[in-house]
Amino acid sequence: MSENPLQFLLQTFEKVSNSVQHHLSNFIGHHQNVSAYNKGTIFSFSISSKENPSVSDASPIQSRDILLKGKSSAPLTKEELGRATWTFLHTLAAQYPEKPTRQQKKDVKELMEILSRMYPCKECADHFKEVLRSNPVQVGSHAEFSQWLCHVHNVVNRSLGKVVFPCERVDARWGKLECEQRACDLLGSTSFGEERH
Ligand SMILES: Cc1cc2nc3c(=O)[nH]c(=O)nc-3n(C[C@H](O)[C@H](O)[C@H](O)COP(=O)(O)OP(=O)(O)OC[C@H]3O[C@@H](n4cnc5c(N)ncnc54)[C@H](O)[C@@H]3O)c2cc1C
Repeated sequence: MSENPLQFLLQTFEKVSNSVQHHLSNFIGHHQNVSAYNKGTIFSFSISSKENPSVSDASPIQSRDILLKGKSSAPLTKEELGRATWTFLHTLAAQYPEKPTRQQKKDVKELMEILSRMYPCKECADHFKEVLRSNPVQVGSHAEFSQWLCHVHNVVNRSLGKVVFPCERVDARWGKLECEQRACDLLGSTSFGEERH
């Protein structure tokens, strides 16, 4: 052990840091030059383009960004957000019960209203508000809601010059979420209670 406690602390930190870097570089699976990065950022990685031709030599910051892509907060595109939202909505429709409770009907109507106000793409939200105005939400049953949703998705598709989806195939395209012990079943949710309309 070093006589200077501060020096000992620094040496210990260096050992731990090296060990973490070693394991991290093994975990990432590429040979990398992993070095301590100064001023605020603990690690930087540089991937050698000789060993991985798909990666160009880049600055430490760029390289780190490449490695963290997918886990960083890179902005979504309007298209990615749209696909994720439609996935959510069609999955919700697939799980919407044949005989929804009054609360479930109310919730779905409100959800669509809120979407038309708060969808994080103003142009889309404004458009969806108009779509809702001419196509009031149908929430009487699973069939009603999933067909209505398919229809309004097609209204958006048409406005964007996309192919119209055949709504008779909506149940084949969108299924319920795979979930153990019906834990994802809407009726399994205690918050909806046993109330029927
Ligand atoms: C409420 C809302 C409003 C939007 N408004 C706009 C807008 O005004 N302007 C804009 O640029 N973008 C808008 N978007 C995004 C846009 O609708 C698309 O999501 C985006 O362009 C990506 O399209 P995509 O071709 O990948 O498939 P998406 O339209 O995202 O569809 C995803 C998948 O759903 C399936 N699908 C397609 N049509 C149907 C249907 N009718 N019924 C069931 N399943 C279907 C297909 O398998 C498709 O691959 C909006 C999205 C939402 C959720």
